[in-house]
Amino acid sequence: MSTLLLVGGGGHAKVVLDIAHAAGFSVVGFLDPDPAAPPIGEVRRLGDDATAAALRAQGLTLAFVALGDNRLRRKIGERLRAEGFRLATLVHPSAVVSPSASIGEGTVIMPLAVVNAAARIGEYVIVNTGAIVEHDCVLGDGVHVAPRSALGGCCTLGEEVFFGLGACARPLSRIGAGAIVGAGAVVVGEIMANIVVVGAPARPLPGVDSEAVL
Ligand SMILES: CC(=O)SCCNC(=O)CCNC(=O)[C@H](O)C(C)(C)COP(=O)(O)OP(=O)(O)OC[C@H]1O[C@@H](n2cnc3c(N)ncnc32)[C@H](O)[C@@H]1OP(=O)(O)O
Repeated sequence: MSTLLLVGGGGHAKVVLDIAHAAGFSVVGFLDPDPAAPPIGEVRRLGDDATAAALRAQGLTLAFVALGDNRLRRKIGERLRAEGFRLATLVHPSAVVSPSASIGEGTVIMPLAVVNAAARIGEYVIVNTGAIVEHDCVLGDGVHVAPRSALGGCCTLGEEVFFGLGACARPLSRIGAGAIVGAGAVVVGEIMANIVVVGAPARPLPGVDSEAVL
């Protein structure tokens, strides 16, 4: 059984912990900046980010960043790699992943998600509960596709796109890096980078940019 260090002690980390256990990992503990962060089940806080180096020196080699913030997840993951950690790839046993799909390190595929043929999922991606990523989609590093969202075939999502709850995208849609697609939106065609879109068809939310929402 591989032993895993989690980074993050919030709601997303609780779900990731369940997935890690279901996928056969033993979780040694989690890191969180809040000294008062309560245990998650049996799993306790071991310290903050600075503790990672000491744990690496003690022989721990495998970590996973369980943070919902797309940018922070990548940033902390890269720091852990620089300290010598490898990052796990977590796939819940109930997820359906095509043998021809590829999934990067630091990525989690949550319960009941589907990743279909030839999809390419980058690093630090969250394919959340029940999301559907159809054939030939390409998801850049740090993307989050939220629960019950659906991407039709051959969609491309740039780095750190946030694709909201229940949103969907027509096949061949392209969404620029850093864009936020609101819950329930229907993407048709092309969405520019770093904007927030909502509705069906998805249109920019006036006066709101993605930096302001994050
Ligand atoms: C396990 C998990 O939970 S994973 C997390 C999943 N989370 C999500 O999917 C959340 C997705 N986020 C959203 O949909 C957000 O509402 C955003 C990013 C689109 C906009 O956020 P904010 O800028 O904070 O919007 P705010 O709540 O201030 O609303 C601004 C306006 O947009 C409207 N609006 C907000 N979200 C949506 C939406 N998804 N669809 C349509 N209209 C919307 C609001 O009604 C409001 O309209 P008004 O000005 O006429 O009153």
